[in-house]
Amino acid sequence: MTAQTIDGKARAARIIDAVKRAAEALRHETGTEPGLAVVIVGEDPASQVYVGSKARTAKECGFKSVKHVLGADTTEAALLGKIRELNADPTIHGLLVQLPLPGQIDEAKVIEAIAPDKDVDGFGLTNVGRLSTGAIDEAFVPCTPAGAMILIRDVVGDDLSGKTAVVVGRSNIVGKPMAQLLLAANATVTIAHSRTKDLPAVCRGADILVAAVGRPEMITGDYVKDGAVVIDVGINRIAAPEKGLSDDGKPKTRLVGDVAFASAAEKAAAVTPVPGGVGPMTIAMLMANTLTAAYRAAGKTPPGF
Ligand SMILES: Nc1nc(=O)c2c([nH]1)NC[C@@H]1CN(c3ccc(C(=O)N[C@@H](CCC(=O)O)C(=O)O)cc3)C=[N+]21
Repeated sequence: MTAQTIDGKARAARIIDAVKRAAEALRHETGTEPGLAVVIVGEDPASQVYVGSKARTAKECGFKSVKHVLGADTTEAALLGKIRELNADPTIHGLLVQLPLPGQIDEAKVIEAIAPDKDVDGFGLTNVGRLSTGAIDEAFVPCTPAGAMILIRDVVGDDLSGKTAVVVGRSNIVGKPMAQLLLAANATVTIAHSRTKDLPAVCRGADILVAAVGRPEMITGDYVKDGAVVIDVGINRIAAPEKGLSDDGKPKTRLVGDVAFASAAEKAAAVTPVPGGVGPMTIAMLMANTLTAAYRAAGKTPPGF
């Protein structure tokens, strides 16, 4: 089988368009302009790129967008102070702190400091609890699994009854919430990870395979059942000497996922590419979550996505 390439970029553009129209409607009806604040600690170049693209997309949606860059040596107390300030700011509806944080700062403490009704990343205990207890409509669902789930629904349908799903990876940001979403859609779900025995065999049982391992191109065709839907959550920047050297004299780089695309595509019915798959959906869902936060703050029922 030669797989369909799932176009996450085009799907994300449609969501962003719908968010933009809903933001206009909200502003027209209530005068509320959705506001997103992104806090970044330190100058990690990859984080800078993501934060820049979040800010750009927020503006495209007609949101107020603010970015707070704090030095790499910022104390935990200073960051918590900034979060309290943004929690209290009525023009900010969505607030996220870019992860990872430098070692002197306790990430769990920072995540818990974000007001649950502004926690558009969905990482705080209130939103994790809502998702895990089936109150999904009230939860902010983490953006990457939420975006991956839309791609899965587009290809497989809304009801995954009778389907098996394997999620490779057990992070709080992707693996666990992804498994909850699949379970809520009635799939039979396995969470596999680095200690799983015979991972390829476990993965070959999956009608829906979600790779979130953080190992470049690890999931080859040997892990894929014929006709499976494969969702690649990995974003890995690897050296690409074939592209020559960049200005600093080091080899140029390219982005690859956790899935070896060509090899997986020989077996799968559909695969997401990297770039252009789940990544753009992550940003689109951040916009959708921020819009939802603004609707709720204005006492309005948010549109669904
Ligand atoms: N609190 C927090 N929330 C996050 O949502 C969060 C975070 N921290 N830390 C870092 C990761 C990473 N992340 C990505 C978002 C979009 C793309 C994306 O759009 N990728 C493009 C390619 C981008 C490129 O070319 O570099 C694509 O896959 O097509 C990738 C990665 C959000 N993250």
